[in-house]
Amino acid sequence: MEQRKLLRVLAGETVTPPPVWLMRQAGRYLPEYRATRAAAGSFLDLCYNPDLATEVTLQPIRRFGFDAAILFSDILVIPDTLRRNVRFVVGEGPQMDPIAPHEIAALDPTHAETHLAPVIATVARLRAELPTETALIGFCGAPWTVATYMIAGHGTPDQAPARLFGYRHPAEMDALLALLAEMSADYLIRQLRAGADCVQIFDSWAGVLDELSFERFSVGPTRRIVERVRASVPAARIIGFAKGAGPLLERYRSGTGVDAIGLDWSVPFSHGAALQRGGPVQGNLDPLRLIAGGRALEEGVDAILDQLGAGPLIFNLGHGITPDAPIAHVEALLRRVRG
Ligand SMILES: Cc1c2[nH]c(c1CCC(=O)O)Cc1[nH]c(c(CCC(=O)O)c1C)Cc1[nH]c(c(CCC(=O)O)c1C)Cc1[nH]c(c(C)c1CCC(=O)O)C2
Repeated sequence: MEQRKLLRVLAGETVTPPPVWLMRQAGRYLPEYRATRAAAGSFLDLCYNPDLATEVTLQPIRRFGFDAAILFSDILVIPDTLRRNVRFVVGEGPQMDPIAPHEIAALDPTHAETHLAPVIATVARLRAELPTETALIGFCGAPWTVATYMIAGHGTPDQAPARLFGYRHPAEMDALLALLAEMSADYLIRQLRAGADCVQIFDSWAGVLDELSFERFSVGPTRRIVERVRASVPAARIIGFAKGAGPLLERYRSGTGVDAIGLDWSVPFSHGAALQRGGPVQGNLDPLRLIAGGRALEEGVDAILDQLGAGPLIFNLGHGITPDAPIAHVEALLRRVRG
């Protein structure tokens, strides 16, 4: 029998208690991460250093025994491969050179193979070093979410620059998303071949799109990734996380063909349970309940287990863990989920 609980759930099985991992589980809330990060130099140096990236991926597994490890990297390594001058400014988040419509045709993906080789080496190292029962998750950003950063040159509250770009320059937007979809699929295929057990596609900014744009900019390019990955790795298991897409999630699943749907905390349980009748779901604790701890944490965990625990569920937060999450609260979450 498959030992990795997360893979059993992705195959459609209900596992009790459910497997649990946390988005962004390797990160600044851990003192050991902060120490490795300080020794690494820049954030991207850490992503491209197989020794250190392996170390920070394993840190939360050693400390908490999560059921899955997620490769330590970032969705913005793809624009970095495209030489967009990506940098992570402490306290300000990611920055890069904003791309203009006329520059898109000249983007050159040919550096990807060599540029991303250290990340693929990290995947192979991780699969060799992880406990047998721990699943290894690879990932990429969805083309739309990666494009929002490439167009604005930094994070914005509502991704207005990328939305306007899509309305004013639809052909260039389609070309950019098609390139990102192709590069992302190739990147996921390499991760799967190097030892990732499954992959997650992060569409963190899906929720700012209207229905027409969601179909064109989120669903279509994600479907191209799924098709291309499955053409090379037919057994690939894929989790799609379209944050904020609530009422469109059924459409997202049927339109993209992902195996499992990530839920953010705004998705009602009734909707999550309806989605779950068609396949596994992952989520969806508000990360702020983890910061608050106590009753807020317990009732949040219990509600997810009560409402979604009878079907295929991967327990997770509804978005990434934040740097101010207390370690004792992560331990309390795990005790509550595992009973
Ligand atoms: C939008 C996005 C990014 N990166 C990612 C997303 C999608 C998920 C989401 O919505 O949170 C995904 C991501 N980023 C990181 C991982 C590693 C694996 C893990 O989940 O533990 C993963 C899966 C490391 C990281 N990526 C980043 C850090 C913190 C940087 C540091 O340590 O200096 C980490 C651990 C930096 C980053 N990277 C990104 C931003 C906006 C930021 C700045 C915000 C912040 O600082 O939290 C882009």
